[in-house]
Amino acid sequence: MQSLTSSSSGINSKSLTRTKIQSNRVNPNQLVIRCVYRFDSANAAANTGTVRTNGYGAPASYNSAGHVGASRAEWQSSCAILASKVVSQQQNAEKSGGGAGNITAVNGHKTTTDLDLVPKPLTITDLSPAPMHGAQLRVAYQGVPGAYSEAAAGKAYPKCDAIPCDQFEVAFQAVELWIADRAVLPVENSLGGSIHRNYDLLLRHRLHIVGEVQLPVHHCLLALPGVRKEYLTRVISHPQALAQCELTLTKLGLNVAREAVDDTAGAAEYIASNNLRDTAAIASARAADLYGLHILEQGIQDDSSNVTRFVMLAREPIIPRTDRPFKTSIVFAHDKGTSVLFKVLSAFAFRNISLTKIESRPHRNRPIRLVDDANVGTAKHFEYMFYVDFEASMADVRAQNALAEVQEFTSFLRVLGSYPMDMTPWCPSRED
Ligand SMILES: O=C(O)C(=O)C[C@]1(C(=O)O)C=C[C@@H](O)C=C1
Repeated sequence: MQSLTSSSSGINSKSLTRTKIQSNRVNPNQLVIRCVYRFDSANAAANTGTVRTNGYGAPASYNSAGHVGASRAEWQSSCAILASKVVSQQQNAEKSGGGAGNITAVNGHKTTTDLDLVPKPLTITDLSPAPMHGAQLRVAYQGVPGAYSEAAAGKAYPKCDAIPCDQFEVAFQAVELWIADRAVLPVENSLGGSIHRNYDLLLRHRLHIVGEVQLPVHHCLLALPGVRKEYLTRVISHPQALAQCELTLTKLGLNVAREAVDDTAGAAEYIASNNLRDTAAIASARAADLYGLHILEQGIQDDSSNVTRFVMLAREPIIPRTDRPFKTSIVFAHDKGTSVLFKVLSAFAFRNISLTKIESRPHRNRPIRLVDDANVGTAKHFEYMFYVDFEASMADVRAQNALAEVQEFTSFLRVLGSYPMDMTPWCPSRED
């Protein structure tokens, strides 16, 4: 398995470079037939998109009533998905001999004698982003095999082809350039907090959140066979993993240097490939297996119920539903200082919509707001982008009304995605 990297020096043995990414452009077959079906944008209501932009995004795709209408691009790609389904059904029919012999004309319409060849009615899931027909879903993640992100990709899409990438940015690009169908990226951990980089990338890129998975993270201390804790002079891992194990490392008497690397499994691989006998890695049991390391300690995270939340990203949004719990993620900014924040949040409170997460990040386009007071001087206020997750589907009128109200107070609002909540049973002690 190769991993995607952004290094400009070309392809290395484990990595696909950004150059390589660019050479693998969009499959031209995806947009062959655009209008096989009429696509009802009002019904399909691909309810994610930009409400207004201030230099970040595409033109508005919400209508004036605050309801969402599919943009032309969304409409076209949905048509393409439907069209490719039809083409694939026709191809299947041809492959399995469903040619002239099996097809007879009844009342002027073609019909078939084999039920398998009868075109299936389209269902709601046909409107969801789908991989190329017949192909395995390709899911990009940051790290190397054995990383928790790989496990998250497997939890989200059990039979997927997981594609390792050396950076989060590369995972985004892999989806944008059709090398991968989805990206699975960590956004927050119950101990270590938010993975800020991914919040910034969500804003910079145009992908849609189509799902979430919460993965119990069970860290192990790994070293080469024969190495004992007393020999160690340093512990290396992903900064999040180091943060999640800080107290336990100290309790174990490991007052050694901590060094951050790109991912947990990469730390294990590094120790193995450089035969480092004074270094341990914090990584998964699977990484120990893959890279031939021994487990010195298990379950070294500071809290046994350590969980990382990942989001799944796709080029197209999914159709929001109301028949199961959904979450919606938005990002907004306003130009009147933080006093507006209360008003924005009350739009949800008044409708009994629970917020599950609030995150703020620097407003990179306008980081500082100066307020002059002739008598006292100049106040320098930091400006923020606010990310909010709330427990409602964009198909829910309460959510639509709340966003219409939020729009009143904000200078920028974008729906990052409306997607099913991870409701899998709680089993924090499971090893991943
Ligand atoms: O390094 C890994 O194994 C990752 O998948 C990354 C990551 C993260 O970014 O938080 C994922 C889960 C754990 O919280 C630790 C590290």
